[in-house]
Amino acid sequence: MTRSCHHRRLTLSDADEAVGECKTRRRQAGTTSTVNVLGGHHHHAYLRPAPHPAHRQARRPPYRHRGPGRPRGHRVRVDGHGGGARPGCGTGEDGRRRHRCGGRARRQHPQALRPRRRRHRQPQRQHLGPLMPVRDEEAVTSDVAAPVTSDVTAPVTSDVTAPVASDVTVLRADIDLVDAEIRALVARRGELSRAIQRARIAGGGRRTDLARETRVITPYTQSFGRPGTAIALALLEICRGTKPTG
Ligand SMILES: O=C(O)C(=O)C[C@]1(C(=O)O)C=C[C@@H](O)C=C1
Repeated sequence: MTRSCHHRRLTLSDADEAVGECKTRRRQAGTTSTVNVLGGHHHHAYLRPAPHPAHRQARRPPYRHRGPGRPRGHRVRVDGHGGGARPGCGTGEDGRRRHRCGGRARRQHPQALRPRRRRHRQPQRQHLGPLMPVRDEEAVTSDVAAPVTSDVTAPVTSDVTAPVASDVTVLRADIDLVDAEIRALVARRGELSRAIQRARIAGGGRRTDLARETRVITPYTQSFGRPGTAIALALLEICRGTKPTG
């Protein structure tokens, strides 16, 4: 059956007629319809089954119409979330409606390149109080000792063994001595290694001995793991060159 409202002819079945009338006509009649008329204007109304009342509440947040008078298609939520017309929405100079809230109209908008607002806020860093001050020994990046400061505001920690800056200076001096000894030992080792290589070559043998190298590497690996293996390989390279064979 075909019914007409003051704007458009709506073709409805007899069964739908009672609930599918034009939105304006329903309002005028003061009746309650179970038909959803969507689109903001009944020119574009269509029919679909009414949601369960409980779902209706969840699906439809509280809206109020922006501005006085009859709504023009843009609604804002009274709870302040979402919705609402952007600047530029409305009727243009050519009389055509401009909707710049999203979709195609958004892409046509000069500000369309601006990324949409994130739907979910990024988790913010919890306020954990002021950052811990960097300890003096961590701040020192050169061999020049940092000036000793007494930060009375530094929090007292349970790390009672943490050395003070003056201790660090002394300990680093010791490390420098150890490193020098290591370098001297490596140099000494190289001399011994090259002597062996020369003797082996002089005796008609090969310069290197891979089985021996394995036995050299193993204790380093056992002591220090993968870095120990790397140390041994570095030592061998220093002592016999980059070629493990020859
Ligand atoms: O022990 C040897 O036979 C060496 O020649 C010394 C050494 C080493 O530097 O440890 C060097 C080369 C060999 O391939 C194996 C080990």
